[in-house]
Formats: sequence, C-alpha cells, structure tokens
Amino acid sequence: MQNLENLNILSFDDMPSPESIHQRVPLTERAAQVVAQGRQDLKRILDRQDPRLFVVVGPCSIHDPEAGLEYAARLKRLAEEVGDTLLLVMRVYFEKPRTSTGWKGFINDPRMDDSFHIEEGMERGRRFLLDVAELGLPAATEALDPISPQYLGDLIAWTAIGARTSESQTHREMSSGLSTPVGFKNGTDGSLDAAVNAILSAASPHSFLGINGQGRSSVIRTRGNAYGHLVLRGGGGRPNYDSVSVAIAETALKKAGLAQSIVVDCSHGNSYKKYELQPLVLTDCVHQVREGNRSIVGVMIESHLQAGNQPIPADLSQLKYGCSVTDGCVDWATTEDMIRKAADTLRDVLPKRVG
Ligand SMILES: O=C[C@H](O)[C@H](O)COP(=O)(O)O
Ligand SMILES: C=C(OP(=O)(O)O)C(=O)O
Repeated sequence: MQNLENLNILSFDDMPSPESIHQRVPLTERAAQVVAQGRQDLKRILDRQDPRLFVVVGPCSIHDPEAGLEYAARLKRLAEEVGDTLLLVMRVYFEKPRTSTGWKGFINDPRMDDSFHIEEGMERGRRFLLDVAELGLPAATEALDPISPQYLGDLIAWTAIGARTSESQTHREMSSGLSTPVGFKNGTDGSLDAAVNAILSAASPHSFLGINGQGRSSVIRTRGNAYGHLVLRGGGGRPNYDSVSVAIAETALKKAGLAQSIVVDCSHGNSYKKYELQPLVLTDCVHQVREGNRSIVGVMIESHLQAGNQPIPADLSQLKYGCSVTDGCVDWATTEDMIRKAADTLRDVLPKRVG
C-alpha cells in the first residue's frame, strides 16, 4: 500500500510535557505572588477600579536572556518610581509571527542558528519568565503557538494576540481559556473587525483540541475570557492612535456591546515601523487622556537597552549587546524619558477617571 500521510514531515521529535518543564523550572511563591498581583492590577484597570494606565514595554523579542534581565532590572526600578500613575508590564516576547520568513523567536530557535531546539527554548524561556517575576515585574507576551500557554501560562500577566492571528479561530479559542487579560490587535490592514469579533468570540466558552499538563492530546473546554480588549497598532499604511481613530474604535466596541477599553501600540503601524517615532505617539495618547479620554487604558512601547535593530549575523559573537534582532526599539534613556514624562503629565488627572 502507498504511504499517504506525513509526506512532507521529516521527523517527530519528542518534546517534554508541560508538567516536566514545570518540574525543571518550578514556580516560586514570590513569582506566583507577582504574577497574581499583576493580573489583578490589570483587571482592576480594565474594570476602571484602578485609575492608572498600564504600559507594556520591552524588547520586540528576547534573544539574549542576559541583556533581557539587565533590561528587566532597570525596568523594575522605573516601575517603582512611576507606580503611583503607571503599571509597567515587561514585554517578554518569545514567539514572533513573521510576514513571510525569518527568525521565529527564542522558543523556536533559541540558539539562532536554525537548529530549532524548541525543547531547550521552552525551558530557557520559562526560566527567563521566572527570573523576571522574581525581580517583581509582571510580564506580557504574544501567544502564538496554541500549545505554549500550557508551558508558560502561569508566569504571564497580560497576553497579546497579534495582528496576523486576531482573525484565527484557533487563537480565539485559546484566548477563551487563558488566565490573563488578552489584548487583540487590529489587522495588518488597519481594520478593526477581526479584533472586535475576536473579543466577542474569546468571551464565549469553547471546546477544542489541545494538550494537557502530561502532554496528552485533550479536548479542552473553556469558560470564556471576560477581559478581552482592543489593541490599536495602525496598519494599511496609516496610524490609528489619533483621537479620530480612537473615537471610531470606541464606536465599533460600543456597537458590538463591548467595554470601550483600548491599548495603543506606539510601534508597528502607528509609527510606520520607525521606532524613533514612538515618543510622539505616546505623547499624543497621553494628551488625549489628559484631555478627558476614558477608553485608553494602556499603551505599548518597543524598547531595549540600545536603539534600533540589527540583522542576525552568521557569527553570533558579532551581535551587538542589548539591541533588537527583530523590530527597531527605542533605547533605555529614551524609554525612561518617555515613561517619566507620561507619568508626570498624568499624575494629577488619572485619579479623576475612576468611577
Ligand atoms: O513585531 C514584530 C514584527 O513586526 C512581526 O513579527 C513581523 O515581522 P516581519 O514583517 O519582519 O516578518
Ligand atoms: C508582532 C507584533 O505586533 P503586530 O502583531 O501588531 O504586528 C509584536 O507586537 O511583536
């Protein structure tokens, strides 16, 4: 008989179960407390019980845990300084959705040499998230592979579904079972429909295929996630952070019967992918809030120790320390300046937003 299946599959390599990766990198009491507090703070912001804005800030992707942890330590100090006004959540993005091809992130290829040691990436990714939580910082990530949350979900406080996957049923189903608030990005063409429909879909219970903690194929049945919200990231050649675009997004949410909760991504389409424009986007959003906007609950900034980005060299010893290998980022000095200015501008007005 002819072989008819797996014709394009080279191999099936064993992957440790979520349970065994948890055993190798166990959650600590301190980390659990930080994650739980982060999630609760975010939910209270989304429920308008906490007047602060949340700021998802950090590298476009983590490729070097050492530089990532240096960044996290600096961010923790800044988080303490502005914590009365802004809740800082570190971007810890390990899974990169690509427009066509390219490095797909630290979990997929932790050695950045096309060796694709996913088992190693998952364990080292979990260790990094644990270190960030131990430092006292909540973490945000993009959930791309629907199996990954079983490995990492206990260490995440906020989840993004990206512009390329907000329309995907698989990602909506997964989001309906996630333990964190989930921000759905508008499409790469700038349209809002997919994200609005995603929030509605993820709020409902779903049953779908996945794996359990032992790595066994399972039918997963979810409760639905009540904390879906919209992330405006621009697209289709134009930004959508301005007050008119925000008002249009508010109307779309209202029409769908959803809470008017919006996060503005200062990067991507909102800065025409020019990282150095992010401070201008943030300033604009902060002024909208100062002038009475009530729907903007958070912002996102792509930031690293050093400005810009770099291609991945064949000789990895040539990598510039603390510089993104995916999208361009603002540097640390600019990040501090952006966040301090936002906190100073909003300190006296945010308390009036609650209630
Ligand atoms: O944030 C990251 C990128 O914008 C996203 O992964 C797409 O990247 P690419 O267009 O370089 O593939
Ligand atoms: C991939 C990202 O963004 P988007 O989905 O908006 O392109 C990202 O934030 O890393």
